[in-house]
Amino acid sequence: MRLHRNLCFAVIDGLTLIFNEGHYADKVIQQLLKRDKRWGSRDRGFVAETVYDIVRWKRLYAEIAEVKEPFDRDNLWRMFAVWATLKGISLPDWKYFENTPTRKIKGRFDELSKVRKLRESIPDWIDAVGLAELGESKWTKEIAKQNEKAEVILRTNTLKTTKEQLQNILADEGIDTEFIKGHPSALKLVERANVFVTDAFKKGLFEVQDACSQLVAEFLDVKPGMKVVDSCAGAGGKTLHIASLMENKGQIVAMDIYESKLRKLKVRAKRNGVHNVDLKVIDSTKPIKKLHNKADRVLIDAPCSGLGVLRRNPDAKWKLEPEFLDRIRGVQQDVLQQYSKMVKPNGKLVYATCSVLPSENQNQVQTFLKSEAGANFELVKDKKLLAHTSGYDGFYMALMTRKA
Ligand SMILES: C[S@@+](CC[C@H](N)C(=O)[O-])C[C@H]1O[C@@H](n2cnc3c(N)ncnc32)[C@H](O)[C@@H]1O
Repeated sequence: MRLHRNLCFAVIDGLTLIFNEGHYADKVIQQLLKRDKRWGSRDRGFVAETVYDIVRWKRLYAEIAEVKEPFDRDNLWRMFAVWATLKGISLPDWKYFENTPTRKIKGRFDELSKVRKLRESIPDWIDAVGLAELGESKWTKEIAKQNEKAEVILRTNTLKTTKEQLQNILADEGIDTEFIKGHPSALKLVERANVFVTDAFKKGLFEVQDACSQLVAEFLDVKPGMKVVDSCAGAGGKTLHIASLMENKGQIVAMDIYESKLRKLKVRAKRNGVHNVDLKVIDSTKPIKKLHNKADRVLIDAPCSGLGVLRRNPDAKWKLEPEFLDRIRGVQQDVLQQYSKMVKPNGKLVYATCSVLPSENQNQVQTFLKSEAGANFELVKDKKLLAHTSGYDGFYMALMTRKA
């Protein structure tokens, strides 16, 4: 592979914003890709993947390059040189790469890779939490898997098409896909591609959604005609899936504390041809109280650490803080206590997270079931999906029923 100067500059500019100014990697990449209209899909792929790679391996590369935060541009070029050397890419004779110690880089990589938190490039505290909660063997495999690149997975919008039809339509647009066993609406891209520019996307024939994430709406066991509350709906990934499963019949109340997220849901619902969703901002306890004992199904897709989806958000490990994790565990128990009251007798409740930590998952459900609010509920089943066993994102989901 030959390195092109303007693409490498874009990478260094992006890393400056992410590492030194706290910008989100996905937003920075979106901006970078608009920089030069002449860039083809390979160029864009290079910029996006190199930025993500260096973000993912920040700690390891900084240790190898012997640089410390805040990184100046020279430091970032040294980390870039580490990335290129470990990939076997020969460095051009640019001034940034003068005196790059290629052999030393490989030697330090071998040496540092003996220590998990350096090899897997994670903060000490995340390594300690993962080890304490999952144990040595599971945590070692899980964090290694979480550092791999995620495939692009689509969920067919069955309101508009079938998985088979969508596969053919995408093939006509030059995108080959495969079915995934056990995931009835999923299509996996054979090769990475920008699916958002396809006609099929613009017509609302699919959404991008990880395979394990697609299991959550199915777990809720919805039927056409039901009243369903999606209490932490965000931009509506699961709401749209629920609407498909309900064949657009019945009512979905999609709630969130952020109006801005619900506005995005509205745009997506329109594209998807979904018209049974009412949006409700949770700005006090009132919207929840109004729905007490009213819903056939309630989904709590709770805010969490995101430690199951690091493959998609590698910068999350640098942004996450122990105080946030403590606070979010409190929010998780609070929403379970309060939002479960919306379930009517004989109705069902699903609590889900995209975390792999038991303290955010089964332990929260156990605490809830032992509490006064949870005394009316029974656990039917739960799924603890780890990335290294499922092959997809890490998720947790628990299905509970409210007694009559
Ligand atoms: C895991 S995300 C939801 C993802 C979304 N369900 C999807 O499938 O795309 C959790 C959501 O909970 C929202 N949230 C945080 N605290 C909340 C609360 N107390 N009540 C309701 N929603 C909350 C966040 O704004 C965020 O959108």
